Amino acid sequence: MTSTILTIAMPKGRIFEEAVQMLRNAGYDLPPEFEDSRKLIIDIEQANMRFILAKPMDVPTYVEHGVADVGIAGKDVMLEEKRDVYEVLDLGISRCHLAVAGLPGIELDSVAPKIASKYPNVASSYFRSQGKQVEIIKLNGSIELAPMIGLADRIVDIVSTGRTLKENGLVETEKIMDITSRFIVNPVSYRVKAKVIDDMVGRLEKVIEGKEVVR
Ligand SMILES: Nc1ncnc2c1ncn2[C@@H]1O[C@H](COP(=O)(O)OP(=O)(O)OP(=O)(O)O)[C@@H](O)[C@H]1O
Ligand SMILES: O=P(O)(O)OC[C@H]1O[C@H](OP(=O)(O)OP(=O)(O)O)[C@H](O)[C@@H]1O
Repeated sequence: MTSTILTIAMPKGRIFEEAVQMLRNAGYDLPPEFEDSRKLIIDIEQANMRFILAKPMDVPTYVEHGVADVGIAGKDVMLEEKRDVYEVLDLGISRCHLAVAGLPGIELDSVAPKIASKYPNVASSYFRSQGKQVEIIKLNGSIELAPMIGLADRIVDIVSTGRTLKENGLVETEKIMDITSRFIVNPVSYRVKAKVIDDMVGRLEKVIEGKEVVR
């Protein structure tokens, strides 16, 4: 009998280590080399698992297309990408928040203020919900630069410690929402591989609740 292989899309970058630790706590025996490898596909044959290591923003795309059965993605990415996947668990890791920020003492008084962000969809729906018309400028990083050099009136970005804002002389003007990482599942995989995915969800739930998991 062949066993079911589960493909997991993991975000490279700052979520990765916490996500790997969470899976280990859930009873999955991931080797120490896991963190040091430059491989983008890692097979853990004895556990019937295949990991694909993706850019954080791309994880929901792999899961939506079914090339990964499950994945781990920040809520910020889920809101921005709006992919057709099930968001099954709030893992509670990589906590941060999304906020609007800008130079201190500058009011948003122009007709269509410019908002720079790596999250154009999130930024646009947030300002729409506030009844404000804005012009969104999409950037790919170093977002805090935008108000400092006059590219934008405000930014919409992730804040964690607040250090990047502070060291660049910016202040948070509005909090949009708290962000944590989510466990996501492809809807077809959830039917076809229900047993193995339910088992993983159950184990992760126990870790979230602080209970011990035995393999
Ligand atoms: N400063 C932060 N502190 C905590 N979590 C963060 C922080 N910045 C981002 N995150 C969370 O971690 C996820 C991935 O962040 P990371 O910086 O690794 O990726 P990225 O910025 O998309 O990648 P890259 O820098 O390669 O473009 C984000 O989607 C968010 O959920
Ligand atoms: O509140 P802090 O703890 O300072 O963290 C917030 C910073 O972290 C993220 O940037 P990242 O390091 O991912 O760099 P980039 O988006 O500019 O590439 C985010 O875009 C902020 O710039």
